[in-house]
Amino acid sequence: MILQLLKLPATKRFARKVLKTSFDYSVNFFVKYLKSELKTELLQLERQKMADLIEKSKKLAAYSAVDENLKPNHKVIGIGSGSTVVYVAERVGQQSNKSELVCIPTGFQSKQLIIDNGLKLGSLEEFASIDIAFDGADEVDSQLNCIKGGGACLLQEKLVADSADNFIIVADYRKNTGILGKSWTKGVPLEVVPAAYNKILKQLTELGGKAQVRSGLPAKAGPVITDNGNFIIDCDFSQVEASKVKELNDKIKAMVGVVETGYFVGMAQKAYIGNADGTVSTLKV
Ligand SMILES: O=C[C@H](O)[C@H](O)[C@H](O)COP(=O)(O)O
Repeated sequence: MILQLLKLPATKRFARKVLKTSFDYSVNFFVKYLKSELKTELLQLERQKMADLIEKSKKLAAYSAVDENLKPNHKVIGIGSGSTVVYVAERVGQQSNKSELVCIPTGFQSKQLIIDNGLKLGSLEEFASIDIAFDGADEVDSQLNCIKGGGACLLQEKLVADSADNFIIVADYRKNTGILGKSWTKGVPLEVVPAAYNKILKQLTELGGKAQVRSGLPAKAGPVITDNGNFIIDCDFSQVEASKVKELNDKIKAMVGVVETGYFVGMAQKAYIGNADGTVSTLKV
């Protein structure tokens, strides 16, 4: 009976249909899988390309800044913090007179960069003035005011910048927005005395900012502690016109317990911006 059923043309037609449907289904599934894999790989390639571009522009900016500004009479050099300054330290470490140079760091990372590049480490206690200092920035406006402190190093960075006869910013094209708070939307970093954080949060809110203590998560439960044992508060004031940055900075500085702000107002003489097309723009005030 079963054998007779199997021999029926209708049964054969049915079997052929089942086979074809499952074949079509498998092919469809395979094509969809390939498409999604391809999309993921293209996205990864695109991201990698973008990361390479940013890295190249950082290096370009840093090398140009050192090549054009470090003079033979510059013996005491400030080395800032962050990922762009890595290339500054590298370039300074390639100078033929490097044994005559003393480098002043702006924090722990910066100290390591100086040591790793075979440069001599100095301190502000030994050298009250610095011939030239190079540092990165989180954002730069049309007057070369900057937001700094994304890596929580702003206090020592400002000490070094303030002691330098020449202060040069190095950054990639994403930082050059013309107005502070445009692309750096996390807020201006403020270094505050731990005991004062709650009072300062209240004062910043009254000033119109959205402030919060920077968390150390996921690496550390609790707040980020700076190299100087303080807290960082990030306060978003939205976009601040270049002409208004000083006034806002003065108001924040007047709050007792604020050690320093990440607004670097009128400190930089030049900014070297590495562009995506492989060129470097030099901004001057
Ligand atoms: O505290 C960190 C410093 O202000 C850095 O210079 C700033 O965050 C820029 O860093 P990067 O060169 O990694 O963008």
